[in-house]
Amino acid sequence: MTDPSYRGQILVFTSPLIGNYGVPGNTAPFDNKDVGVVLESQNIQCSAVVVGDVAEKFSHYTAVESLATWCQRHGVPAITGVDTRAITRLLRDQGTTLGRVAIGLDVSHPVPAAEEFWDPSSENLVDQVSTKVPYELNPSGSIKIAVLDFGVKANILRSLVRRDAAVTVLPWNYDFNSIRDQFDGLFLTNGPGDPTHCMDAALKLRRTLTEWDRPVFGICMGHQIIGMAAGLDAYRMTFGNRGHNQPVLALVSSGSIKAGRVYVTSQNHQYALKLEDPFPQGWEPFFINCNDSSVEGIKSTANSGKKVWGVQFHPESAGGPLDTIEMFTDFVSECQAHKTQTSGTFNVASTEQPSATV
Ligand SMILES: NC(=O)CC[C@H](N)C(=O)O
Repeated sequence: MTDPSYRGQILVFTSPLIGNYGVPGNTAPFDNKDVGVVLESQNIQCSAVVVGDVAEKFSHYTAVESLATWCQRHGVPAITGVDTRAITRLLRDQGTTLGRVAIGLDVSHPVPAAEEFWDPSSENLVDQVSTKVPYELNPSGSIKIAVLDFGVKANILRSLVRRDAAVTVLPWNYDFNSIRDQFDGLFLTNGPGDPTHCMDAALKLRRTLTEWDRPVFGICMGHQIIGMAAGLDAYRMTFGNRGHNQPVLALVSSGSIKAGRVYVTSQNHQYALKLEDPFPQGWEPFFINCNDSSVEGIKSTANSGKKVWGVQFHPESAGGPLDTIEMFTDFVSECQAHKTQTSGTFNVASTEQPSATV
């Protein structure tokens, strides 16, 4: 609910009983281990929540309030006593659908005509959630990474600072090319909505990728922006990939990733890059989804002279499996390696253990 990629969406939980553990306080230290929040951002980002049965009594040692109180405090409508299985079957058959939350039959508010529903994908939602001003985390870190913020999940920032990166978070449309030589690597984050609203960022990135040879890594929306910069098209899927059990097959070995292995991943996306044959020169597919064969990752080819990766899934999970968490170590190591081509030594220590891969 606090993942900014859910901005504008009504979330229907398929798990029938929600709220048993309550909600933790959302303040964490702002240092080289954490980024100021416990959850994925400061606010509830989705527009509304639909649950089968809400737990009014909650119990967890970190909980400070109930799901209902939390929603009320943030002004986010939440409805319980709904047949969420019926809604799930409808969504499973017709794909993601515009909706509204209403209670009972209200003759003063008749069911709106199809064209009267607000379509969140018509707006640039990234502009609503991206930071307005640059800020720094862990400034004494051993390498400098710029993060273009399309709606960053806190665990992406944690995953970078825990690997001793100094992180500078920039607004999504920041003119990175004017400051790029201060950095050892560039990261592009997840974010809400239709990636074509961010074509401006993709065009700026195209210039970066042509003129700059340092490592670049993107997740979800960031991966789609890298793909558009490479010349691939993004399209809206009928059935987005969501949940914590999405299997992806690695097509190429790179860093901690081994070709031929299936990794279980956390996902939340409605758009994807088109699988084109041939792929743009200098690029190759990296991962493919085992359920629907959609593109799950792209990378620069070994002989392109570049170190650029994008993945549609979330290696940082939160929540979900940590099968691909070491992709952050791979990225930070490549940034270190680039930096030490001119001076010094490096050592990247990871603090997380991946779960077993299938
Ligand atoms: N989690 C994300 O970054 C989502 C990316 C994009 N907004 C999509 O829905 O495909």
